Amino acid sequence: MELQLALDLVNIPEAKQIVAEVQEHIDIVEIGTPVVINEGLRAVKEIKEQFPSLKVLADLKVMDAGAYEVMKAAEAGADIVTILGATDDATIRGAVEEAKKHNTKILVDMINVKDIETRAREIDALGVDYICVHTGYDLQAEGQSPFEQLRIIKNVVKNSKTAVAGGIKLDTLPDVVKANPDLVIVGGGITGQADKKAVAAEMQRLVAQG
Ligand SMILES: O=C([C@H](O)CO)[C@H](O)[C@H](O)COP(=O)(O)O
Repeated sequence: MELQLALDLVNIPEAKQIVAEVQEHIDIVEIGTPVVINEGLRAVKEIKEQFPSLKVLADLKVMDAGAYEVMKAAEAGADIVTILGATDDATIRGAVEEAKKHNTKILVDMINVKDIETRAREIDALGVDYICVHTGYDLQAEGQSPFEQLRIIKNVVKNSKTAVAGGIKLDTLPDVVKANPDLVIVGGGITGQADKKAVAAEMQRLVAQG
């Protein structure tokens, strides 16, 4: 089980500062969608250059032009690129094909997919590397969480790795670990804490038990 730090509400210098603080306790750094929107793929490039031993995920949430978007993210140094599960199979196939050329991985984000079970089965057959259940900020604010969806994909996904994101904190992490995803994604649960290093270290310890 791996731990991914999601960086969303920061600029590039702030992102570098946080990664420097917690780098020994995480496996993957996510350059979040808001960071890519604000800073461009330069954020992926600069983080990869400064922290070459960490994997970098570009959270592009691609909905169209899968091959092209993956190519650009891979050129910037991304190890993993996100595609939306709600898009069409052609976009996902194009992304998977392009990713193979660059030794890049594809994570499909199931945010706002209505029938998670059916779509997860379909996407699992397309050769993607990860299928991720995800409750976004706006539904987190309405009290929703991704934990039930994680149990659903754990039952149907046979080929891809499973991942979970959306409001995971230190106190909810033990239950997430029990569900045994391959990848746990944490943003505010680390970045919003006063002692980020201590929280990341404790999360790393819990994830290692999974
Ligand atoms: O993908 C995310 C969100 O859509 C904003 O871009 C977050 O990285 C993801 O939800 C993890 O962050 P937390 O919910 O703060 O743990």
